[in-house]
Amino acid sequence: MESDSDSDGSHISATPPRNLSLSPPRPSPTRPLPPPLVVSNKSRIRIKPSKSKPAPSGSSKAPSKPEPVLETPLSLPTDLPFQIRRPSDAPSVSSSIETLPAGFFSSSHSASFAKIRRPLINQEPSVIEPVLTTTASDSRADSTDARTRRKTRLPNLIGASAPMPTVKPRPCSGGDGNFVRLNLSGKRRKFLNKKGKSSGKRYKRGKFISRHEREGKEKDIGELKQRGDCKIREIDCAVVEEAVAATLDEPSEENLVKILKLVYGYDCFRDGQVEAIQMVLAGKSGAVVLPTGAGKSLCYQLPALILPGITLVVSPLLALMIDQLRQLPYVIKGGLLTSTQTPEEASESLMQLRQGEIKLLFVSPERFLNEGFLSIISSLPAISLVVIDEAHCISEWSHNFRPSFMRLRASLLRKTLNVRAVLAMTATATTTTLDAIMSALDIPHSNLIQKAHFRDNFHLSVSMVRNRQVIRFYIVLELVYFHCLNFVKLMFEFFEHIRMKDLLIMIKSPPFAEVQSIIIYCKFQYETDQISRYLNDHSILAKSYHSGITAKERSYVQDLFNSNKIRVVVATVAFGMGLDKSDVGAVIHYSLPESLEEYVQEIGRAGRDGRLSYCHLFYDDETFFKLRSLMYSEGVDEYAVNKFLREVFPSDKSSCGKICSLIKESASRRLDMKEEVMLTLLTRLELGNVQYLQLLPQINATCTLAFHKTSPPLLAQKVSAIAAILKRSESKRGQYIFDIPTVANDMGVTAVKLTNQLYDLKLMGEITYEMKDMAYCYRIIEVPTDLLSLSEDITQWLSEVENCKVQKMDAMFSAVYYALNLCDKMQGCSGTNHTPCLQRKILEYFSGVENADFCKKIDGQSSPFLRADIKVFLQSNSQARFTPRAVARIMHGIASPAYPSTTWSKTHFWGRYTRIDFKVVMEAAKEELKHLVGKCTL
Ligand SMILES: Nc1ncnc2c1ncn2[C@@H]1O[C@H](COP(=O)(O)OP(=O)(O)OP(=O)(O)O)[C@@H](O)[C@H]1O
Repeated sequence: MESDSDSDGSHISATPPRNLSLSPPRPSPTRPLPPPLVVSNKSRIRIKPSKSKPAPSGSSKAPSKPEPVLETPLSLPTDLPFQIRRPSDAPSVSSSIETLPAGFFSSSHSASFAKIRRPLINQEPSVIEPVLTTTASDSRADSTDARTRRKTRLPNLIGASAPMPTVKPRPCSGGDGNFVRLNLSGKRRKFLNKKGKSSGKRYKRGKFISRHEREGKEKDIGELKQRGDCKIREIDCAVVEEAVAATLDEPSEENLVKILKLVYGYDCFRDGQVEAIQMVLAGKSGAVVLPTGAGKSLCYQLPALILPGITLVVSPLLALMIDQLRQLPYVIKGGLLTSTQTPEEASESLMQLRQGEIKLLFVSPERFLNEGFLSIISSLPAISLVVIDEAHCISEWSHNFRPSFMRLRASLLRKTLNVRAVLAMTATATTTTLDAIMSALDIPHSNLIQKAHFRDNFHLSVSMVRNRQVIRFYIVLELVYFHCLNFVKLMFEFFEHIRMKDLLIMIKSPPFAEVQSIIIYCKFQYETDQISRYLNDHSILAKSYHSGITAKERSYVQDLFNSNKIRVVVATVAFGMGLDKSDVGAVIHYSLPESLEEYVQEIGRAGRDGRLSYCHLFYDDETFFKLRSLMYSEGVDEYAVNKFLREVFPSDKSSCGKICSLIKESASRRLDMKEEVMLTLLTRLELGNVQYLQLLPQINATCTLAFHKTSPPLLAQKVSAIAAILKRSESKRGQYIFDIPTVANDMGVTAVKLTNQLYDLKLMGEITYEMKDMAYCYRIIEVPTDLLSLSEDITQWLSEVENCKVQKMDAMFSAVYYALNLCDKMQGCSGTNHTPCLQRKILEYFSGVENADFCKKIDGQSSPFLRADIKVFLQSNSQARFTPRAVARIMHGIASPAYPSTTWSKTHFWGRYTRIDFKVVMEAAKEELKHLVGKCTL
């Protein structure tokens, strides 16, 4: 996965499925809006005769007046979609409280999710911060009747008439936090008029004021503001400084609460926060596992304020860093260092760091590749704390492994950076992931602070998508008649449309109809666009969000959502991690998440104000099969690993110390290996038991250079870099083309140093150049003696990682299947409320409990047609060479760099066997390939 860019961390969105173009026909925008709908518990859709009165919630009675049945191409089957109740008669979440671990409802916790009552529809950005009216002692006293209070929790509804909370001014944080510090380029914002032009005039309550008049006034106001601001800040800062000094001497809970009140305006800590803060203040490293929205950020923000040195926060996403920087109270000076910054911006951040103006620095993990960054950071005044946010990214056993996080080992952090304490934070780590994190960061088990995996204010439900039986029918048709693909496409469009209709019905019915902010999660980018269009066509303000749109657009969508200007965001996994909008009242999964971790992360965006929130999941077999196949999209065989190692290490044993590069795109195609997989392998070769190489920052490896002032031979006499380039370059039409690492090796400098020299020559007008071919760059430390056993080891490891991903997918399926089919509905579950059983399944999963009712959708069964189909496929593609994995990928409809979907989806066999386990298909392909000697590249 690439850098600290705001990539969504999803391979799925980048490789859309084959039916990408199968968008259902757009409903006409002029179509009149349907009246409010009521879904009875028999799942029949009716149009209410009266618009004004809401339907008797949860009522299964048919209204007395004759009701026109909603025109729909299919009548709704009984297993779908959901029975919607009004919040009042929705079963209380407290019924599932017993399933949570002991201690979850300790006093501090119950105080933390205090009921905040909000006004009705709030079209303005919310300015009221959660204010707790209970003190720490109150909350302790209250803890005995925590259950009673939870029963009365107010749901996250627009219509919930609720009195306004007492608004306490937050003393230290402005609306923007310290956003101004982000404007590193120093550019001024222009205010544009409707036509996008900056106007010279400005309105003053309906009157024009001239530019001259305005400039004078602005100057005065600016000065006044500055003075006033400083005054306020001085007072605040002095009080805060005093409290900080006292806490540094004695980090008692009482002193910490004082700072909490001063800086954030909160009355007490939430569960786990004080322990984490005190641990870090004592200079100990630790791991904090708290539920989503539990306030993990505070566990590093307060120490950053109190500790004398700098706090580094390593974060996986740029958008997340920006959000967190925005939300910092101004007394904590924050900064940002990412690979997307310009050199000027980065050097300004570094200068501020050196001058002690930044206390808390957000960095991307890729920065730790950069030697320059490491040497600057290690030369800084003490680094008191390194925080690894979303620490599960460190572990290959997590749902969101990032190779760049692997670098964050205790050895690097402690030895190179001389860091005192390391704090790992996550909301979603299984016991295996947690073990991996703690061993990588050298954190003793006694320093683990782990509270519940789950908040208790979710109403969880699942329903089966309606098209099940019919899809089965046309799949049989497809198997029987190869040439009915057009018919199949039409059917897909038709059923997608029905599913969207179900979604629309759900959003327009209570309780979802009354929720102000909703997130809909989809698996594929095209779905998000399709659904948001569909919702807008039906008068629901929605926008799509995925990694395929620009960062600017994404931030625009997020701003619209945060300020309640749109009601729904339809997003891929790109939207979520760390998103902290307190009043998101519902999360709908339009398709199945890939793991329970992903599910927990995504529903964790709802109910962050502590109010009851609704999370519904639409399950359908087709998506499950498609996703399960995709779990195999990154797998690599031993054959490919061996080929990769031979490319990485030159045959020359004396190449230690040499700088090499591997051009991403061409190597990926040659080796049939995704770029992220190559990066994972290189990182493993660097950080495994033996260090074979040292990864260097990625570069453009090929340079095309032209001379402008001095002739090349003359310039070569003056500049050694040019002399080296001339020796190694190929001349074409007056331009010189060369490989940067080769020239850098000849010169004995790094590639970055060589490009810096070229940049200087360019500034002098001597040359111009163009760089291309993005490449991984590395220095060889040791050439492996036994490539075969090394490739065997690596393949074994990759296969375990792949199995782990598939198990996560199966666990997600199993939980849903349990809720829909196996749950005895005895412990508070019902046809529409699956909170207790889903909660139990999630808790069992995270604590590594193996249960007997684990249920798999795909077992090791084969199909009688499989071998014959593979044979036909191989015969009809006799010109191509295949590995068993390549054949299995095509049979599962998975594109890979060497077998892109643009070419291979045209075959009849593309995606035909998604219902047969990938490994079974691979075995069958192996057998068939054995018979075709010469085709097999095993
Ligand atoms: N002690 C507290 N009392 C009241 N509100 C708090 C407290 N601590 C944190 N919060 C608020 O809780 C909200 C969620 O906090 P934060 O974003 O740190 O959660 P998180 O644990 O990082 O969640 P996620 O894992 O989903 O990113 C924030 O708006 C924060 O201001």
